[in-house]
Amino acid sequence: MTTPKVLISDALSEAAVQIFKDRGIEVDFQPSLGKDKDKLAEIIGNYDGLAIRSATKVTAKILENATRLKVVGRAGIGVDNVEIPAATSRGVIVMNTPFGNSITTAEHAIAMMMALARQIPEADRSTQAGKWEKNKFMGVELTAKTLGIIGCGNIGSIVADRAVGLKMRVIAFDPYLSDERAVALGVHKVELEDLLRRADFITLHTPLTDKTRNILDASAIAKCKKGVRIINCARGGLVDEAALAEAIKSGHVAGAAFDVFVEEPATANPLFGLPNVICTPHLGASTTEAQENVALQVAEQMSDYLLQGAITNAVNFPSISAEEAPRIKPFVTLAEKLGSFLGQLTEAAIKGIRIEYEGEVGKLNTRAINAAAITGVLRPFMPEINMVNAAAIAKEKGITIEEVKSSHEGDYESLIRIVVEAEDMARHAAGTVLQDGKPRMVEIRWIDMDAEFAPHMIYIRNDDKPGFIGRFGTLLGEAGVNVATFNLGRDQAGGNAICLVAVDEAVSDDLLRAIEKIPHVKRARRLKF
Ligand SMILES: NC(=O)C1=CN([C@@H]2O[C@H](COP(=O)(O)OP(=O)(O)OC[C@H]3O[C@@H](n4cnc5c(N)ncnc54)[C@H](O)[C@@H]3O)[C@@H](O)[C@H]2O)C=CC1
Ligand SMILES: O=C(O)CCC(=O)C(=O)O
Repeated sequence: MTTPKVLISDALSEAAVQIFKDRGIEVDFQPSLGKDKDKLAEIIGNYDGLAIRSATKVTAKILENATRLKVVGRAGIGVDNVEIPAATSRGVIVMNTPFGNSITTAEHAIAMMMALARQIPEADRSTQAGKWEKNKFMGVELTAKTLGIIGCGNIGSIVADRAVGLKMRVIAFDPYLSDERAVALGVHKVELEDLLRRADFITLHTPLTDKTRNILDASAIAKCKKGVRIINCARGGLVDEAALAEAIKSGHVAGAAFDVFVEEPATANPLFGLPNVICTPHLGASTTEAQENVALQVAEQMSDYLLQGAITNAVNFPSISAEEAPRIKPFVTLAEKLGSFLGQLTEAAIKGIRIEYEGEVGKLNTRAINAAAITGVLRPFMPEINMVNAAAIAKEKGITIEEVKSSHEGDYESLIRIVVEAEDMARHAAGTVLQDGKPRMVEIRWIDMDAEFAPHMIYIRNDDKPGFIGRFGTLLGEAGVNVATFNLGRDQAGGNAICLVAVDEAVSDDLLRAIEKIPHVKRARRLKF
C-alpha cells in the first residue's frame, strides 16, 4: 500500500498534523488554502484525504479534480460546506466530529445571551470611551425568564442544561425530542407557535435544512413576545436577517446576538450597526479545547479509514469499527466479485438484489458487505457506482434490496449467496472466504464449484456430454490463450454443467463465438474482475 497523503486546507489545530504523522500518513498543512478555490482545485488530485473546517468549500467542481480522494474530514459539526451528493457519487466518504465542539458552542450561546441581557459589548465601548453612562445600560435578569430552544440536539441540550442551572424556564421545540429526554433535561416540549409566544429569549440550534431555513421569518418574529431577544449560534439562514432588522428597529425585538450569517464571511449585513445587536465572526467552536478535540478526532477518524477501512461518523456511509474492518474486508471483496459475476451475466433489467448470509459472516456488520454486493451487480450497467452511493442508486432505480441472514451451518463456516432478480430470470451464485483470506466462488445456479476469481475468466454453461473439454482446450490453444485455472461443476452426470476458466488475457469476441459453437455449449461469456 502506498503511503496515503492528506491535505489540511483550513486552520485546524496542529495536533491533527502530529496525529497524521504518528500514524504514518504524509500530511500537507496549508491552513489558508481553503480560501483559494483555484489553487485547491489545482492540487487536490494529489491527496487521499482532505481535512477541513468551514472555510474550505468542497464543491462538485473541486471534487471533479479529486481523482485520488477517499475521505473528507470536517473538524466540526456542520458539513454544509461540502457538496455531499457530489462526494457520495464519487465514492468519497464525508465524516464530521459531531461532539467535539458542542460544549464550546453551547457556552458561546450562553455567553451571547448574557451579553445581550446586560448589553455588555456596548457598555464596554462606552466605558472605554470615557463616557460612564451608568443609566443608559439597564439590563434584564435571566432568572425565571423563559428560554425557548429551537433544536434540542447535542448543543441545544447543553444550552438547556446550563440555562436550567441559571434558573431559567426552558422550553424547546424539536420534533425529534422525545418526552423522556425532555423530562431528563428539565425542559418543556412545546410547539413552535407556543415557543414564539412564550419565550423571553430564543436560541437556535438546528442544522440549516429546507425545513429550518427562515424558521424565524417575518411572520414568526411577529408572533414573538414583544421584547424578545434572539440568539443564533447555529447557522446563518435560520433567521430572516432583514425581517429581524426591521423588528429590532420597530422595538418589537429587544436585541439579537448572532455568530452565524447568511453570507460568510459577513462584511455587510442588515443587522450590523443596530442597537443591542451583538455579532461574532462564527466563533462558536473557537476555543482551544474544542479545536484540539475536533482536530484530534478528525485526524484519528481519517487515519483509521485510510489505513484500516474503519468508518466513524460518516454522513454518507454506515460506520465500521477498526476491530470490524479487517474481518469485514475479505467479505466485502467477495461480495463485490460475486455481485460482479452476476451483473456481468445479466442483460435484462434488474428488479431486485437479495443478499443471503449463512453462518459466521451473518454476525458481522453487513451493511458495507451489502453495499459491495450492490456495487458489484450494478457496475456493469453503471460504471460510476461505488460502495458509498450504491444503496442510494439502487433506491433511485427502484431496485429492491433484501438482506437475509440464517444461522444454517452448511459446508462452510461463512457463505454469502447473491440472488439477482432480473426481468428474464433470477441468477444466483455463492461464495466464501477460506483461511487464506481469498474469496472463492463455491456455487453457481445451485451447482457446486470451487473457483478463485482471476482478472480474466471465461464462463461456460453446457450439457455434461463427452468431448467438450477437448474441443474447448484445442480452441484456446489455437488462439494462443494460456489457461491459469480450470474449474468444472455439474448438477448430475449428463446434466447441466458449468465451466469457469481463468486465462492470462481477455479472450476475443471471435474466440467466444467459436466456443459457443462447440456442440452442447449453451452460453459462453467473457468475465473481468
Ligand atoms: N457556531 C458554530 O461555530 C457552530 C455551529 N454549529 C451548528 O449547530 C447546529 C446544531 O448542532 P448539534 O446540536 O450538534 O446538532 P444535532 O443534530 O445534535 O441537533 C440538531 C437538532 O435540531 C433538531 N431539528 C432538526 N430539524 C428541526 C426543525 N425543523 N425544527 C426543530 N428542530 C429541528 C434535530 O432534531 C436535532 O435534535 C448545527 O447546525 C451545527 O452546524 C455547531 C458547532 C459550532
Ligand atoms: O470550524 C468552525 O470554526 C465552525 C464550527 C461549526 O460551525 C460547526 O462545527 O458546525
